[in-house]
Amino acid sequence: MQFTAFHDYEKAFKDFATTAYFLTMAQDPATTSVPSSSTGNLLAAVSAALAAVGDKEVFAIGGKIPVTGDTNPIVVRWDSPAMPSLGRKVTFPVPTDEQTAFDQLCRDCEPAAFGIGEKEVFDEEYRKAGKMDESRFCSSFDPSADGVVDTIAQALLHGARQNQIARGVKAQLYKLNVSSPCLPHARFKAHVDTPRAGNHMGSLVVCLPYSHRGGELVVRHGRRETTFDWSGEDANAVRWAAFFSDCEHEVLEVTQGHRVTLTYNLYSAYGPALMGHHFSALELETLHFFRALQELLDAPDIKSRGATLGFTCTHAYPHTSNSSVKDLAHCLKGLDMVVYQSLLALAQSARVTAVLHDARDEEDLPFEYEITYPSSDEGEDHTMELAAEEEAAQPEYTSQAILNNRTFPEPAGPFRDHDFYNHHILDPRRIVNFEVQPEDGRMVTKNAYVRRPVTWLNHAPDEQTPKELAIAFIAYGNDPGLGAWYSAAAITAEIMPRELAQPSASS
Ligand SMILES: O=C(O)CCC(=O)C(=O)O
Ligand SMILES: [Fe+2]
Repeated sequence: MQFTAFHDYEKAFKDFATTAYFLTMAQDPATTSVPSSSTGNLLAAVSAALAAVGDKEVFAIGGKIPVTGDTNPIVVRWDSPAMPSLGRKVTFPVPTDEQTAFDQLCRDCEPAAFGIGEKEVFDEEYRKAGKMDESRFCSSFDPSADGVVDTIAQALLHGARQNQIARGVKAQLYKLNVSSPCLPHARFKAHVDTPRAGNHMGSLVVCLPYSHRGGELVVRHGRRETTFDWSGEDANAVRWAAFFSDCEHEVLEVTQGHRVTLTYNLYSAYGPALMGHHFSALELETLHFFRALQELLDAPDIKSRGATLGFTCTHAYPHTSNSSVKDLAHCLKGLDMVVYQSLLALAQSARVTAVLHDARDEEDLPFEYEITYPSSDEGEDHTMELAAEEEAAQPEYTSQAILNNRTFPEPAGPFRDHDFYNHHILDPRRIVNFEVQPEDGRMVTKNAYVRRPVTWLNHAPDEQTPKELAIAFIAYGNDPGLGAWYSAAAITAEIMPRELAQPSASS
């Protein structure tokens, strides 16, 4: 492509996003064709079904786990009033010689009650089923072992937008229900489960293998409805369903056989991918590098001069947008997470941020770096100037452009470099954010990336470090060109010079 004038270049740059979109579409002929009206209706139905309702993208999910009587039967043990001093036991799938024990289990269930306000009420119209409280029985079924709890966390909890801190799920056994036409209590009318605690997020129903007809579990959210029909299933599978606690649900009449379910209360909990501030279970002192890091931070030189410590992340993370960098600390993995935790503990400050991979162009960049340490109360900045020669005399330093305040620049168009003498490269120091001063509404420009000397705990971002495109720019002059800066995710911690150091909040 030839560019005859600068504005051609700029236009091509602006069209880039749209072009990329069409290129993607063109790879798949199905997506480029114009839908016929009936396909259009079908597409509208899919789009409507995929749209989030309220704060939920998914409200109920379910699955099937194979079980066999030979290899992994489920054992239920319970206290029977008929034999107070002896525990009883039955296995699922129920073998012929345990049928009597199963019948006893059904007889030992109490009529199910439901809550009105603070009271438990027995109303046959509302709930017709037998139940046994968790204090009277236990079961060998473990929802965590078969991936059910992880699936609930990943597909159900992550599909709710209100809860950004909890990413894990805890399932607590609640009761056993038996529904059968031969029991006086055979159905659960539509209801919403009583919330058990502030973090009670939903219910898990596990249907044990026992043949039955009817007994569909219908779960509703808004005007949506999902039916879990476990009737007539072969006896070699456990079926399960999980749904949010604000979902209305009912169990339709069981017309044949016995429908036996275990119900669990689901609680949201801290979990993987959102644990940045919840590592209390970890004893940092046991980490193999902790002592060495502690000694470094205690070194007189670091204490007196202060330092920006850097650790180039060893895993790849999405880190080039404001939305992704915000919660990045919670998503760290492996060494990255434990280094972050150690810096939080030892330096009382650590953040995950973006660092431009610009060290290779060092000689092109202006030589003088400002290190700005915000003072904690007056809001006034203390600035230290470090000349390039002085920095060069510090072998552990590499100067690096670090994302300032975790706010990415949002250019309305491409950045243009107007520096006539240095047109082939955009100086990262000229990449700015525009901010409105809250006091007087004045518009001020703030450097998006601050260039400062970094003491790298491992190494500065290098060729092996995963990177993302951070900034694209047009450099023009005799020979216009597109340039780009790439960035890497890094953990940084600020150690204040001794005279400025005071306890500060971690970030
Ligand atoms: O057993 C079931 O399928 C659901 C039972 C239920 O909704 C309840 O116990 O609250
Ligand atoms: Fe329920």
